[in-house]
Amino acid sequence: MTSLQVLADSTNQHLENLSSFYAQHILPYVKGRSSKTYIAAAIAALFSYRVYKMVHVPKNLRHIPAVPFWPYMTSVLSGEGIDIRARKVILPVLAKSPNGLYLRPNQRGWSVGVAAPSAMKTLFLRIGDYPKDQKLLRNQHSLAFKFIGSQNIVALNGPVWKKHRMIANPAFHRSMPVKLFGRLSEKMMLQFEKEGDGLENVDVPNFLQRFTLDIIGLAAFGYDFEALEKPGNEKVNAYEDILTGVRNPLHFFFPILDRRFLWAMPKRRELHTKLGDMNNVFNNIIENKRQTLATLKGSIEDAEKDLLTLMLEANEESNDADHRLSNSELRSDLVVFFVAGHDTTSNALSFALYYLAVNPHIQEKARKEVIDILGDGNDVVHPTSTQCTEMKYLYMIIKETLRMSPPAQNSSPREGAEDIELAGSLIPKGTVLNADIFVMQHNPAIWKNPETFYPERFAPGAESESKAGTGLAWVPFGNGPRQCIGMNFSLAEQKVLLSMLLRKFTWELPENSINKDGLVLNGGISIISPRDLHLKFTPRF
Ligand code: HEM
Repeated sequence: MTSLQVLADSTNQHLENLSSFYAQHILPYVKGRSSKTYIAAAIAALFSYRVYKMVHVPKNLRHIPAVPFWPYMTSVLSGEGIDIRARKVILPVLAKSPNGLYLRPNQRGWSVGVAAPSAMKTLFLRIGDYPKDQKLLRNQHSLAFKFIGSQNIVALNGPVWKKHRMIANPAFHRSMPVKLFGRLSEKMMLQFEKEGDGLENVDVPNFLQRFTLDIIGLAAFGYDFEALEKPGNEKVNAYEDILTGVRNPLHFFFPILDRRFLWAMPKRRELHTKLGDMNNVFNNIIENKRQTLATLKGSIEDAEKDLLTLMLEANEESNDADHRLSNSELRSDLVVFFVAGHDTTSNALSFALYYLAVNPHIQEKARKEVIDILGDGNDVVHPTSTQCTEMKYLYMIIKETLRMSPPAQNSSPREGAEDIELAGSLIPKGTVLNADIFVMQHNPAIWKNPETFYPERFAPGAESESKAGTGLAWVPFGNGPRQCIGMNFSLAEQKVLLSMLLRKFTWELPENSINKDGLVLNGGISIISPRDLHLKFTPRF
């Protein structure tokens, strides 16, 4: 059956359901009334039908336990953190699931949340059976589509995705730009003292957002956002506003707002204009770089090359034109690196600083390791790649942070390619599935005392390794062929900054912190971030 036929069939089905709903529930009330009443009734019917479709679990999925619709949606739309939603709404349902699968609402009905190591492994490794769901990116009017397009490394499947990955892989497998990480870490530490209340009350997520944005801009294509030195400048604000707009849960659940109701939302319209301007900036950078590369061929040192330069080189080296990326594909990939690499790493770092603040003995143990490797003294030291590899305990801290607070709470959605069995449950063709990273990593049936921050569970031979045979229980970067391409980049960035901070400062929560009785998370359905995390730093020299 062609996809056109499938679409026609499903449209017919919807129309049939809609007309029978209309005849049964609406028509009896409007017979003999004015045409306005008919129109209002038709709109009411359409709306009620959509709500009905969203609320009711379809028959072919009823064998999988579902979260209660209204409590789940209330939690999402009220901005509650995923930790609260997981505890109140999801984990109780999951406790009744025999295989770690559960249902939750999404934009187009219901999707399967995958939250057990064995099913997780299948989902991540069998990319042919569970390709990325591309429907969300077909809405050409949405801000997300205009920002990252559909031809990018995260969204694509099959041979076209492979082409993108092959061009990008070499750029991420060379040695990491640790000098850049060290330089910007030092800049950020100096900036701590210059702003607001100085070291007494540092707005940690704000600094880290600026730090990781400057890094990804420079590392990706030599573009300096100047976020650390000139906070709130136009370039930074435009980027942040667009990203917030893309992730707005209301627009995520109701994409029709961008498609049909933009005229009624001047602020949203403004975002679309800002996005157009930013896309032009990125396009110009790519074109200029292509031309510079042609003139300077061979004269740029490898260590100084940014990701775009390395991707352009890989493009050039490919003999087959079908294996090269166009300017617009390159732009989409670079924007993806921004979106996927900036907030994720900055939140991972904020969380690590929080866990170290509330666990002073762990902070002290990490500091000892860092000083053993980098030496003590009154000067700022930038770690090398080799020294980063030696920081074993710091790595355990980073892993435990990413277990407790994985910045990407879900994988991107997959779609069952055929009717298929996953962990003993039938998944009908076309069903949307998500790896529920946060929930699995907090499930007491999988991790011992999951709410306790305990880096030692990642020591050789300890709890984490003992799970190897059961599937994938730790997946903050995903796994399999589509594992995060920027994982090592982010880990190196985290190790450089954390080790430099540990050497230079000790830190704790200020007395009045809202996080005193436990970490408070912002709401949202994609990236998790801490709310109002301020820290008090004390210099060691
Ligand atoms: C703590 C930091 C990060 C976290 C937690 C994270 C998380 C993830 C996860 C969970 C996936 C898999 C998504 C899926 O299978 O659906 C992923 C994929 C990806 N990430 Fe990251 N990421 C981080 C940093 C970065 C950085 C620094 C970059 C780039 C500079 C990056 C670029 C990508 C790309 C391009 C993919 C898609 C790979 C593909 O499909 O082939 N990420 N990331």
